[in-house]
Amino acid sequence: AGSHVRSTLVGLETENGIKAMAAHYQRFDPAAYLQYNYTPPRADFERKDSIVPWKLSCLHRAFTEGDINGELLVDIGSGPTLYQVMSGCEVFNKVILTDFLEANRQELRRWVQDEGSSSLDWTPYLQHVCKLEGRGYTWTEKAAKLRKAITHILPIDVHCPQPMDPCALPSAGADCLVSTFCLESVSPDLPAFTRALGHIGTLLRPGGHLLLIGALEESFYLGGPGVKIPVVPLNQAQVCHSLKEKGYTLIRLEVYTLPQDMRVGVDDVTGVFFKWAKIMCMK
Ligand SMILES: C[S@@+](CC[C@H](N)C(=O)[O-])C[C@H]1O[C@@H](n2cnc3c(N)ncnc32)[C@H](O)[C@@H]1O
Ligand SMILES: O=[N+]([O-])c1ccc2c(c1)CN[C@@H](CO)C2
Repeated sequence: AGSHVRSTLVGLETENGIKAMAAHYQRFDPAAYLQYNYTPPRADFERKDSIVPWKLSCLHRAFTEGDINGELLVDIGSGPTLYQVMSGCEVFNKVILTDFLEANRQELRRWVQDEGSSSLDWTPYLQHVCKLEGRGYTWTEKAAKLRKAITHILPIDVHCPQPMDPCALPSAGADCLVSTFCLESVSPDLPAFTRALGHIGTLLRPGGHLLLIGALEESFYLGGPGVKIPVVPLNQAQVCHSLKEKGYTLIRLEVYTLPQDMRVGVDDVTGVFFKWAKIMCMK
């Protein structure tokens, strides 16, 4: 039904681009992806200039310094990763993780249900976030809190006008969305990226917040050995313009530029943006 509705709303060329992107993702390898991006040097908690600690700091500060509050946080395009909700689970007592692939949802379920080892040891991440928060939690207490907060792990397709099952959401919508490296990595072009931004906006209540992390000027990344996935290269201005076009008001913007040794060949990303926005009206 989604693609039927979509093909009448967007051009055939874009529809083909979306289908081609879905075909790339059939070859996505969660364990390889985690190794490429979530181990040192990109995830080195001893290095001030490592990418993952920067991302965790942006999310921690947004969740603790601002007026973000409510019941439900939804993570759009979670993939096989959990770092992006480790701070949010202190503010929201319900967290919904989503992804397009069953393989990723399965990876997340394995961690949440504490069934054997997940592909990546999240302990250093939990320890780092505990240190940022200074609440005196042990990482095991933090892990228990996160497991308790995650109420659903659901399918999602940001190219559908209704990206996920609305029954999982309150009628007014979610209070907050987080989405990291998803929209630009799944969209064939800028119009599709902007439409996807609008689609996920419909999941938010008016006045709800969006915390968006993404790649700047990236044209591809490896979703597994030899699995080259195309990415729509974006600059800051394009992301800001798309947010504005879809009814978001920008609250905070931070940018990270990759040092040379963070460019490890798994993609051609040059920078990472963090954007904290509020949706005022649906457009
Ligand atoms: C680059 S990964 C990002 C994973 C994780 N959020 C992170 O920060 O590393 C992109 C994710 O988008 C998912 N995805 C692919 N097509 C999608 C679609 N049409 N709608 C939503 N998510 C999609 C993929 O399965 C993958 O998990
Ligand atoms: O350095 N990182 O923390 C990091 C994590 C995930 C991703 C990137 C960089 C760049 N590529 C995207 C996919 O387009 C995925």
